[in-house]
This record gives sequence, structure tokens and C-alpha cells, in this order.
Amino acid sequence: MSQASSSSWKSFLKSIATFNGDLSTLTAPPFILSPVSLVEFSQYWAEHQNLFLKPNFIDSNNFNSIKNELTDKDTTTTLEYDIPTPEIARLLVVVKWFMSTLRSQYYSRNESEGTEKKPLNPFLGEVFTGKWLNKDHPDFGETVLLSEQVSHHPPKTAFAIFNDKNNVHLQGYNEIKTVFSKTLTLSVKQFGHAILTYGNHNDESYYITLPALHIEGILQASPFVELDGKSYIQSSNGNLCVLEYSGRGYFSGKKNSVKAKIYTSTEDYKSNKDPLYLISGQWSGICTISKVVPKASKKDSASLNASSNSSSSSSLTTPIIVKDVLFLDSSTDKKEPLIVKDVELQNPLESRKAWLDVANAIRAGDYEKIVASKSKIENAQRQLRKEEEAQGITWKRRWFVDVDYSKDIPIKTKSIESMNDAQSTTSSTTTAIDNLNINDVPASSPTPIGKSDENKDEIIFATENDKFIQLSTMLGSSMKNAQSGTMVGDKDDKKPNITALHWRFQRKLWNNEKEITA
Ligand SMILES: CCC(=O)OC[C@H](C)CC[C@H]1O[C@H]2C[C@H]3[C@@H]4CC=C5C[C@@H](O)CC[C@]5(C)[C@H]4CC[C@]3(C)[C@H]2[C@@H]1C
Repeated sequence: MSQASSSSWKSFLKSIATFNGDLSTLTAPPFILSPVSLVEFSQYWAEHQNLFLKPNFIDSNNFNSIKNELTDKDTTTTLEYDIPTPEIARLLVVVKWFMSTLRSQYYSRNESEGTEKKPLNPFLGEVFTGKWLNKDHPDFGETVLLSEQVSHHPPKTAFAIFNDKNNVHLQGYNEIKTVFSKTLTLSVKQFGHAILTYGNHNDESYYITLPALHIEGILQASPFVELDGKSYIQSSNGNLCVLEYSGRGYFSGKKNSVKAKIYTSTEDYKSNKDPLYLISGQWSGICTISKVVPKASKKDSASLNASSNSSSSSSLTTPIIVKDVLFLDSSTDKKEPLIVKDVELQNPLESRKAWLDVANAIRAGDYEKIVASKSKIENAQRQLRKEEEAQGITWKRRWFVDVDYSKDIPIKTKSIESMNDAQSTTSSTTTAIDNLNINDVPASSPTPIGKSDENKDEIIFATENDKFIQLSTMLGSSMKNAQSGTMVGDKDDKKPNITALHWRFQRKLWNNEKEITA
């Protein structure tokens, strides 16, 4: 009997009818449950270590060699035009890395288990750590992954991925809001973002917004993700990549379709100029790249039109797409395995140890045991919250703090600047925030608006040269807690009383960590 016609799936679909927005209230049948917790999903940001670290090795001496990697499988056809600058070469590889993460993030359960699955809902304070050893690439060195559930109501996961040998670090956080459509498609809006920094290139940074998505196929009990709308990669050197997603029936009629356009400035994008490159295909498979030869400027085309017949003038008004060559095949690009400690060596807060009984029950398809072992964890959490409430304290986040970017709250540069002076040469504020001691925020500072009830006392303030402020300003995107990719002036950006709190990694907290190792 197909799963779709099973009575358990039918009653599950009925329960969706009364869905209240909190996914954890839905008890899905065992076959759709994943034994993996959502806190593990942060690993999907860097499984392609070769692409994640490569921009670090691209500089003014070797940047044009990227062309040799943008070739067709027959390696005879390469991208015809030279890469214009090292910055564009690095952005092309950052885009290649980002597109490789999409297959990991949104397709890997389909690949390994046949369909999308419902992940375990992490408890507050749940952590997941691991390492990519990169043994085949001594020049890479190790990359560390830290992931922490910084909020349970609503669920928010913060992550930090760093490679000290090459001074490359990625940090970010994610929150989702979900709603079912009448056709039982689950629409998912993402909140949060990621910031990628290449320290060896003068802290060159990339602000990465998170795409919206929806889950199709729930009715047929074979769910899969489709990405929607646009997402952005804004570089601190001005270059920009805009990605646009669609499913079957849109641009190419294929599922998991994506079009990415590379611009040398956000202004070019906003004034509808031609992109430098067009990358298109499927984020779960093959994408090709083409050089876009810009339309002639109005003046040129007018003079040329005067001397040539009308047929050639049409060639001056539309960009010429020069030859598609292979950009990325995310289904074959090599993944580096993440090394995770054995469960016996894990702390009780570490995901695979905490969920061990539940994960085994899910793998055994033992419904009663799933319910019993899950409620044991949930009851223990409820008890913890009650005790904290009674003592008037809140759960202490381990490696992340909530930074307030509200413009209307004075940015406490004094105390932070004096902190910075003490640190001598730090340039980027992420370092300042990394080393900021959250007790240094003046007690007199007003409690910023709209604190979530789980983290009243962990707010620190942004400082003026914060990467997030710089990059959001370049992109023109909202710094508030609006859906990822919202632009300043959009409806969501103008909501009254909307907060501007974003989770930030504090390296000092990890350096002082005594109980948990990567
Ligand atoms: C709730 C109804 C239900 O259980 O239906 C079962 C179906 C499996 C569909 C619902 C689940 O689908 C999962 C897909 C998950 C997203 C996958 C990838 C990411 C990217 C990552 O960086 C952040 C998290 C995110 C957005 C996952 C969020 C949770 C999703 C939507 C799961 C759904 C519960």
C-alpha cells in the first residue's frame, strides 16, 4: 500500500486542517519523521569545502585562471571573455559555493531517504558541533562547525563555521514562518541571513539572504522543496549576485530552476542594466554560465542605426548571450565528510546524544516509543523553563548573543569603542562583537524594544562599522526582523514596532568553552 493511501497519512493530513503555524504541534506518522534535528542543518552551509575556501586563494596574480574551471565537460570550450577583476573572480566562486549549498540544504533528504522528511524540533540550548578535516588538502586545514538553538519559541538556529588557517568565517542564523495553502502546500518564509568573510582579503565580506521556499507533494506523501522568489549575495567590494528561483512551469519548465545574475554594482541591478554574467539551470543539478555582452549605449546605437540597415539595429538593443559553458554540477561536486564525535563523548546538550532514543525509535518506526521518548525530552524542557521562571533567570546562550541594530536606540559606540581601542588592531566589528563582553553594555541603556521572552538580558548593541550595517546599506535591504531579502521601504520593513535583533557569534565565548569540543 502506498504511504499516501495509508490511514496514518490520511489522519495526518486532516490534522493539518487545524494547523496553527507551530510545526511541532503536528504529529506526523513515523515514515515521514527524520531522526535528524534541525540544529544539524547548519552543516549544509559548508559540505563543499573546496568551494567554501577557494576564494581565499584567488588574488590579483591568478584570478583569470578561474576561467579554466568554467569550461564544458569536453574542456575545449571555455568562457570566451577574460574575468575582469579578482573581486569578480572571487564572487563567481562564492556564487558557485552558495549554489552548491542549495542542493545540500534543500534536496539532501530526497537524495538519501527518497523524500523530504520532518526534522526533529531542537530544544532551547541544543548544540551541534563538527569538523571538516580536509585531509586531502593540507593547505585547507580544519574547518569547525558550531550550531546552537538560540530560541525555541519561535525556533531559531544560529551557526558559525570558521577556518582559522585561512581566516575564513561564516556566521548566521535562521528562523522560519510556515503556512499551509488550501492545496496542502507548505509555504515557508525564512528570516535571518549569513555573513561570509575572507580575512586574508582585507575582511572582504558577503551578505547572503535566505530564499523563501514551499514544500510540494505533501498530499501524495512524497514531499519535496521548491525555492521561490529572489535571494541576494552582496559583496563589500560593491559587486552583487541576484538569484531568482522557480519550479516546474516557469522559466525552463524544470523543477529546482535558478537564474543568477552577476553585477558590478547594486545600482546597475536596480537600474535594470545588463548583468556581466548569467548563470542558469537547476540548483539541484547542472548550471551553465554565459557572458552577457552589454547592449550598446543609446548614443552608439543611434549613430550605428543611422549607418546600418534596421535588421542589425535590433542586435544592439538586446544583450548578446555568449555561449553557455558548465558552471556547476552540484550533484557530482565533491563533498567533504563532517566529522562528529561519537555519542558517548558528547555532552547531554549535544543533539545526537540528547535525541538518541527518539532517533532510534524513528529508525525502528516504533510510534509508541517515539511519542514516549519525545515527551520525556519535552517535559524536561518544560520543567527547566518553570525553574528559570521561578528564579527570574533566562537560559544562557552558549556561543551567540542577540545584537540590536535598531536605529532608534543610540548605538553605544563609547563603551564599545573603548573596548575596541583596548584590542588595538581589530578592523571589522565582528571582531569587536566577538570580543565584546556583554556585561560592558551600560546598565542605563534603555531595554531595546520587542525582546523575545527568552533572552531579555543578552542584548548588546551594534557599532557603526558593523559589517551587517555596511552590507545591508549597500544592498538597500532592511536591517529589521523582516523576511530575509526584504528591502528598505517594503511593506514588512515598515511594520510598526518591528525589532532589529540579529544573532551574532562571539568567538571569545567559544575560546572560553570548557565542556564541549568540536
Ligand atoms: C509539518 C507538516 C509535515 O510534517 O510535513 C512533512 C513534510 C516533510 C514537509 C514539512 C517539512 O519539510 C522540511 C523541510 C525543512 C527545511 C529544509 C531546509 C532548510 C534550510 C536550512 O538552512 C534552514 C531550515 C530549512 C528552511 C528547513 C526548515 C524546516 C522544513 C521546512 C521541514 C518541514 C517541517
